[in-house]
Amino acid sequence: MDFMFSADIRSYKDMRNGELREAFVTQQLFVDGEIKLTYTDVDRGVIAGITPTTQAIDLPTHKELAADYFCQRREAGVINIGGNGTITVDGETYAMANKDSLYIAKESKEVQFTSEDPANPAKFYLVSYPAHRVTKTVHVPKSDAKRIELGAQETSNERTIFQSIRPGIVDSCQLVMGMTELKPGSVWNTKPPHTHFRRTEIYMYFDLPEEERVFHLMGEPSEVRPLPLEPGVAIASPSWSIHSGVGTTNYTFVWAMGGENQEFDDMDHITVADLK
Ligand SMILES: O=C[C@H](O)[C@@H](O)CC(=O)C(=O)O
Ligand SMILES: [Zn+2]
Repeated sequence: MDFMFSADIRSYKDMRNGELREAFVTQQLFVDGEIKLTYTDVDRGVIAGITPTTQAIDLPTHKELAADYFCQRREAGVINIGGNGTITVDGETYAMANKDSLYIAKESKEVQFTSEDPANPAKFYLVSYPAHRVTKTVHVPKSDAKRIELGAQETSNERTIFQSIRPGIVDSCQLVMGMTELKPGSVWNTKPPHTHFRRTEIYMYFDLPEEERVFHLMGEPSEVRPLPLEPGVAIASPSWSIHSGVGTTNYTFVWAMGGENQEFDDMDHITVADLK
């Protein structure tokens, strides 16, 4: 497991891009046959990519979690961004098609990931936060997510939000998670941008060609920094930071939040013209 130590609201302003990446951007999460874990001090999120090929991969615990097993005091959300696969949680197997979600409840002991076809492996993206109560593990097919259409082609931000792990669909402790698909020709996410001091958020961009990038925007609205991100890495946004971005093509991304509340619409809206 990698450990990522974030920068604060004062120090990020003096940091170069490489230093900002070290503080906020994970390693490449999707490597064939491997599980890649990154722990961020931003709300104690654990971010992982799990790409099983010929063999099943288990979710391991780690010394720094001080737990007998990974979910002993944690919940996790998983979205499959690859081919068909399965997740088995304490003997119960869930078929995970592309863009399906699974919420894994606190105190789930054994979690195992497989791919149906090693040549087109499942790619499981996982975000976990500390949890305070035991709820139920729930599979949410893409078609069961709450859909929200936003933006317009004229402003290059036509996109569909899929809220899969949210109150009303899944009873979680702090995790709220889903994904946003941009229409072809649309490149801007989270436009107009916002902050929400009550929650922190993690973005992971995918479904764009290897050689394309999303210029993710972070920082206070008055002091914005762009970071060009490749597919398959995640970026953590502290509570004070905007999290928006513009791609050199369209793309999809998973967003995940943890913090004080679970109200998706509880945001402090700003305008593009407010950015400095
Ligand atoms: O707090 C909510 C999150 O930032 C995202 O869901 C926003 C988003 O996907 C978008 O507008 O494109
Ligand atoms: Zn947000």
